[in-house]
Amino acid sequence: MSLKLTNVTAGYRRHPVYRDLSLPAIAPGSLVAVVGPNAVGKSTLLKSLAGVLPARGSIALGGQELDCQSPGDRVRQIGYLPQPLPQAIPLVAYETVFSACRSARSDWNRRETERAIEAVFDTLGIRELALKRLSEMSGGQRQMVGLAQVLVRQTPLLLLDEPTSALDLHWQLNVLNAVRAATTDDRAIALVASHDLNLALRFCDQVLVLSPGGRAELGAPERVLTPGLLAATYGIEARIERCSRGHPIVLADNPLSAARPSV
Ligand SMILES: Nc1ncnc2c1ncn2[C@@H]1O[C@H](COP(=O)(O)OP(=O)(O)OP(=O)(O)O)[C@@H](O)[C@H]1O
Repeated sequence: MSLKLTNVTAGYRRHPVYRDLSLPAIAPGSLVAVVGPNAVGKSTLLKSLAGVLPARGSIALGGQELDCQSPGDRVRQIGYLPQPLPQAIPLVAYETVFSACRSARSDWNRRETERAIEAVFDTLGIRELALKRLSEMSGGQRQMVGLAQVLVRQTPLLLLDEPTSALDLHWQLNVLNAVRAATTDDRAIALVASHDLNLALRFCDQVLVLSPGGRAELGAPERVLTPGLLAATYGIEARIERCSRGHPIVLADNPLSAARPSV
């Protein structure tokens, strides 16, 4: 199912964050990094696609307008991980993942649900957390459980708002591999908001750069993430170089004080 945004406007009362945003269709199987400076609207975009914030315009998944779908259909189509970590409640991880799965996938029987839960705990490498209470977990552990709650539903669209913000490098790689597997094996589309431009260059098929003033550019990371764009969007002097393995990396050298974006 491809994702197509046409003339989408969203924001908050008296404060539209972006207006008439149109993007080329995003193909199934795409992992897309959503990047841009603080307060530019990354979370707002993901919230409006998830349907937790009203939006005007057309958001179509597989040719179907999302706002014409019932809440039940929508929850089967979209897995949304908000930026705040899951609350430290006294339920164990397995229970929270089970109830996230049952609420969205009432079409699965108990055996299918249990199989999906086991698979997601294995893929994320968090089996040992299954019987631990969220109230007794670290922030990073709760972030992994939040991801399990989203990935277990196997939705065709994943909207992940800074899903690795609380994680060390080992768990960041686990998460990115799990999201990559969802896009490659299940042909899902994943939009991942992040401040890590090197993650975008290394792992993503496309990058969506949101810039102050409501501009947006979508394309292959190496084409879009240029020193000129980084200067204009982030107000930094930066280089794109190659590491010893040939992968491109962003090196930020200096803030450009004259071009500093407001937060
Ligand atoms: N609930 C809200 N009510 C009113 N304005 C809001 C609300 N949430 C965010 N905003 C404003 O909307 C704009 C975009 O915020 P958003 O959280 O989408 O940015 P972001 O790009 O995700 O930022 P960050 O990288 O800092 O997380 C900001 O100007 C912010 O102040």
